[in-house]
Amino acid sequence: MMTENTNRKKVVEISNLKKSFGADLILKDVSLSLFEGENLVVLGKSGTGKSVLIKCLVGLLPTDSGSITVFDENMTSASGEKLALIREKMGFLFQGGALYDSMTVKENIEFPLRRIKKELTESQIEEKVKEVLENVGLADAINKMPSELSGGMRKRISLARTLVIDPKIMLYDEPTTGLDPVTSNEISELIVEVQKKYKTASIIITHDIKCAQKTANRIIMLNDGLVFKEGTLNEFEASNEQLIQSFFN
Ligand SMILES: Nc1ncnc2c1ncn2[C@@H]1O[C@H](COP(=O)(O)OP(=O)(O)OP(=O)(O)O)[C@@H](O)[C@H]1O
Repeated sequence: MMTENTNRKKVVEISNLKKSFGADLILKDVSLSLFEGENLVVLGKSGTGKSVLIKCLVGLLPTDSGSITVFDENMTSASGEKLALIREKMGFLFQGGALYDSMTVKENIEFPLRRIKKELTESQIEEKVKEVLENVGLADAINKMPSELSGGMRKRISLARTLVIDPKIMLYDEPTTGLDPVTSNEISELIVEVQKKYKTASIIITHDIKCAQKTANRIIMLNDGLVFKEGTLNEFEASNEQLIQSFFN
């Protein structure tokens, strides 16, 4: 899949981002853009700072230097209500994807809706919960408890809980890790469906090449705290670089 980005709006722009923990310089100088409607896959060896990058992007970790803008708002200087408003436009599916174990699926999905979309009536809430469950293919699970669900189903419900507030940007941190190949493939397909239905721009962090092949419009590989390569799936697959080949072969 090719994407022509020249005329597309940037929804995220990260410039010269630097992040260290004590003496450990994890992100040395990372710049990247995310364009509206695209799926950007971020690849890289374990420990290269992919999760740190996403956490800096959503303001969960402070940066050392560089700038991050989301919908033209500067994340690194925003605080309080402004930061909260920008964050509401971003949905995260973290590795654990933790659901509240003592709540039903319905209650789990209602939770962010009641907190963020306070203007909705009870019947609108009910409608939204049903709609999002249908969109992740789990309408029948509405009254189940998380303990009754498989790993793949939990992932889908976590995604539903994120999508219910209509994020403009989705951040997936290793969405297929820990799932069997069939379920992983279903989650990758779901990511593509979400892109189409919700018109989201997404960053997908993964080392699952099949997930990258299925979802990516564009790929960025991080290595040693820097962007090692940026390009399309075809360009990555045709690359002679040993590091890239080690991922794709
Ligand atoms: N809060 C923290 N405090 C100190 N070091 C941290 C912290 N968070 C991450 N690190 C370090 O930053 C480095 C990058 O971690 P990160 O989780 O971003 O890697 P990753 O590329 O996402 O790896 P993986 O693919 O295994 O998830 C690691 O060496 C990690 O130990």
